[in-house]
Amino acid sequence: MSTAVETKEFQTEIRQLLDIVIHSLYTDREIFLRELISNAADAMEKLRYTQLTGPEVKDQDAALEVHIDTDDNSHTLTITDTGIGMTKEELIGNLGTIAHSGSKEFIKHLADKGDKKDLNLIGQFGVGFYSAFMVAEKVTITTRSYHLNGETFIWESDGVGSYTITEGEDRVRGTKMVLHLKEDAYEFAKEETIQRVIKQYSSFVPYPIFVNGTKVNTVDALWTKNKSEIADNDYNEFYKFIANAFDEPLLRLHFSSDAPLNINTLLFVPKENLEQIGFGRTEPGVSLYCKKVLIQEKSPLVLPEWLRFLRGVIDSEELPLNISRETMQDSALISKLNKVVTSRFLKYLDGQAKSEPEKFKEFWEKFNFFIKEGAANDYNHQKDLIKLLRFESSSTEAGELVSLADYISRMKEDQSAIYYVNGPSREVIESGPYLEVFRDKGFEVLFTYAAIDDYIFGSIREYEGKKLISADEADLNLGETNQQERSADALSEEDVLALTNWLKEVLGDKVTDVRESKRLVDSPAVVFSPFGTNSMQRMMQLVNKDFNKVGPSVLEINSAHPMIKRLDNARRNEDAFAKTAAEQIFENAQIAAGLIVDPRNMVNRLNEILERALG
Ligand SMILES: Nc1ncnc2c1ncn2[C@@H]1O[C@H](COP(=O)(O)OP(=O)(O)OP(=O)(O)O)[C@@H](O)[C@H]1O
Repeated sequence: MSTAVETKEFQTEIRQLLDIVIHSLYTDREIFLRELISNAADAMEKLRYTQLTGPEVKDQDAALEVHIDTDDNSHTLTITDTGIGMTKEELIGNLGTIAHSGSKEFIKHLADKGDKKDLNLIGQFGVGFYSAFMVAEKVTITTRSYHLNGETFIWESDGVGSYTITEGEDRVRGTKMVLHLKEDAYEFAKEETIQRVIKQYSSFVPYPIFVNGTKVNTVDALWTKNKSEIADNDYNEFYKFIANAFDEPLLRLHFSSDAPLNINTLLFVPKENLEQIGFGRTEPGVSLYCKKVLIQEKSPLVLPEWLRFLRGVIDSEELPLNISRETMQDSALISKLNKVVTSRFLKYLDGQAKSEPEKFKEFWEKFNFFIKEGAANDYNHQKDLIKLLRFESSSTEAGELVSLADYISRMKEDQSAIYYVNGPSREVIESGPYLEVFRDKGFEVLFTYAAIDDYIFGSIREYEGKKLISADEADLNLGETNQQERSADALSEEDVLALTNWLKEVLGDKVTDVRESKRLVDSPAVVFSPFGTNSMQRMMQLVNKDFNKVGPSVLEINSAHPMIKRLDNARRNEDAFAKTAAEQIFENAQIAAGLIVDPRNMVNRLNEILERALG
């Protein structure tokens, strides 16, 4: 056995994280114990699963227990587990680097924020093992992996820039962590402190915990208990434990059923959506159990991907204990579980929307993207998901939301379809030309601010027998009576024909058609996409980076608008400026449609217009 000491540098992001942990995190620092106990429990869950399904493990009979020992004289705290342990490669990979790119970005973002760090967010994110350095000036880890022919390694660091790895004497399977406490954290070498902290944070660990050799009482699997026996506080503490959270959950669903499957489920919606805050893609957070035995931690299969924001537990007696991850993928039982729990959760959300609208609104504001992702892709649940969609509309105040059902309930008698329009914000939509005709007819229009909304509407096409129609569709037909009458002071039909023909010539391949509008009231002109809707065209511009020129549009002009009438005059007088004005009117309409136009041409043209206006 070589006893050579290898010194290794922490990855940059880990150094940044450690710097934050050591210098900025003071509140609730006792949570480090929860993090370490939870890691120990995870390691034992993994061992138990390996025992059930995998190869023979070292020390087959070693009991799965967490031992915590305090030493008030040497000011150390030791946490020992009999879990899977770590190989040398795992030590380096798990405790020296961060693989998840979202976490990397998040840490960088925090490190850049100087003193303005949102410490609550760090808590949400979970600093895991590194939280040990909130209280320890040095951490020594001795670990022996479960592989029969594995070795023992000792990892040591003061959490500053580097760590060492040395080979150690063979020992029992699992991991022992010794925390050499900082002077201001000596209290954690006292048994009473540890007892109190365990009681507060780790009552739900599914393994026995011993403090200085005496077993501490822990609570049995909460999800199998009767709802009436569980206090709110128990639920909240359980949530904090499984989700590594500091705060309480936003919503909770606890249900048991016997048919069609025997299921005990406890699901939580967190208070924050980390994806929304910019912390990469959320990993699934619901674990799969069979009679309280963990089958798959944070299972990616037991719920659809769009429910990845949920935290919790699904326990079903019907699952075979030794189901392997490969067979799980094809298991009819897993897909049935998935379907049943998803439907139940959606029903719960729909109920919440009715019984606690304010809370539902908070949920919607933070998590709507997940619901939309489901509505766009998950045909099994699309119908129920669409019920949950909420929008602002031309009939609501800013921030007030309506469902499709609300919309239908107040549709006008002569209205046959549901109308929506996409735009970056309420202000832009309201000041644009597309609402004019609807305002005139008193038809409500839903405002969709996300491209995915239009994608969903485009894919479902109708709701409750009513067609969903984008208000910026070129061939919008609001019925005979809904067309604008030609106004008395509009250009004559001959002039309109001459003007539109001239515009086609001037604008060339930028337009596929120019015609008189039957829907404009206040705006001089409006554009439509010949391919569907402007929002589709906008998306094409965003997705296709080379698509930096706007594709052709259909231009409609308001023949009663003073600006259009003056344009016609200028055209007839063969004023050279008419061409410049026509191009600008066209691009103004494209901008109102949210399309990106070439700014260089626009600036030159505007300068020309200004020069003329200023004389
Ligand atoms: N006691 C342990 N036994 C075996 N492996 C461990 C132990 N503690 C930590 N590890 C390994 O180190 C990794 C990193 O731990 P860390 O606590 O930083 O993050 P995590 O547990 O994966 O995530 P989080 O704490 O955010 O849930 C773990 O995923 C695990 O593989």
